[in-house]
Amino acid sequence: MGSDDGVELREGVCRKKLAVFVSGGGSNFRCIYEAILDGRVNGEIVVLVASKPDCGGANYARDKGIPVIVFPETKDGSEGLSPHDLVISLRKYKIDHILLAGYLKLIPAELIRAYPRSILNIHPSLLPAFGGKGYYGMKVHRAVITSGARYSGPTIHFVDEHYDTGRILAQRVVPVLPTDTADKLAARVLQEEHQVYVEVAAALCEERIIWREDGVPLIQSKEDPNNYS
Ligand SMILES: Nc1nc2c(c(=O)[nH]1)N[C@@H](CN(C=O)c1ccc(C(=O)N[C@@H](CCC(=O)O)C(=O)O)cc1)CN2
Ligand SMILES: NCC(=O)N[C@@H]1O[C@H](COP(=O)([O-])[O-])[C@@H](O)[C@H]1O
Repeated sequence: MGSDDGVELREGVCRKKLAVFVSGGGSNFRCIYEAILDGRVNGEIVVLVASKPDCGGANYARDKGIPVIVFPETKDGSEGLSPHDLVISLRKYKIDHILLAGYLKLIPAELIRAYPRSILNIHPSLLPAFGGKGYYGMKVHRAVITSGARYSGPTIHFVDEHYDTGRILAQRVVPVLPTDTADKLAARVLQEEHQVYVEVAAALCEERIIWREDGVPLIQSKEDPNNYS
């Protein structure tokens, strides 16, 4: 057994405790949850953080018996935690890593300081293109199509104080077809999101993410430890 009653599934690496943040349906959250159940990800989603108390992701978590926290506080002040109380709560859950998955609120500096190099986000474009404030959900795909870009795809990056400016960890590329609507492009990108986020979560939980001397994070191949991407 590992420390903190962690479950050691692979020699020397305890099961990582994850917090996932959502604002909507939570399809990426559900894919990661299912990958944990079937053994592809050596982790445990111990808490779900939702910006909307009744979003699809929050209801899915409740159905699976995963505790749900609302952050930030709702406009009427009836629910939700302050940044300080969120950090305290995540510490109590002994969270190792935070995965943003369709989360649409700015993560405060207090949380970023508390979890250095431990917060990831998935964005539905090839950053740095089509990222930043105002670029989320279908807005991203509409902007890509309007731009005439021939390729798009998801980016997974570490989170810093600003929207979509953190260190890029992984990307996948899909074609943008001349006949594409935003909905068709969104579906093609989302299919890739589901695959790449599970691959990255697996690498994270197996401690296969390393930092190059210039600050670029790399993923060590599971099959060939001498190979990185
Ligand atoms: N500190 C950080 N917080 C968050 C990041 C990040 O990189 N650093 N990523 C976002 C996710 N995201 C893109 O991947 C993103 C989400 C939302 C917005 C945005 O413009 N939001 C609107 C509000 C939308 C709403 O409340 O419905 C806004 O701020 O005006 C841009 C990018 C998660 N947090
Ligand atoms: N800028 C953040 C952003 O646009 N995130 C995007 O929200 C969608 C819904 O995710 P979900 O189905 O996992 O809830 C996903 O496409 C994700 O990349």
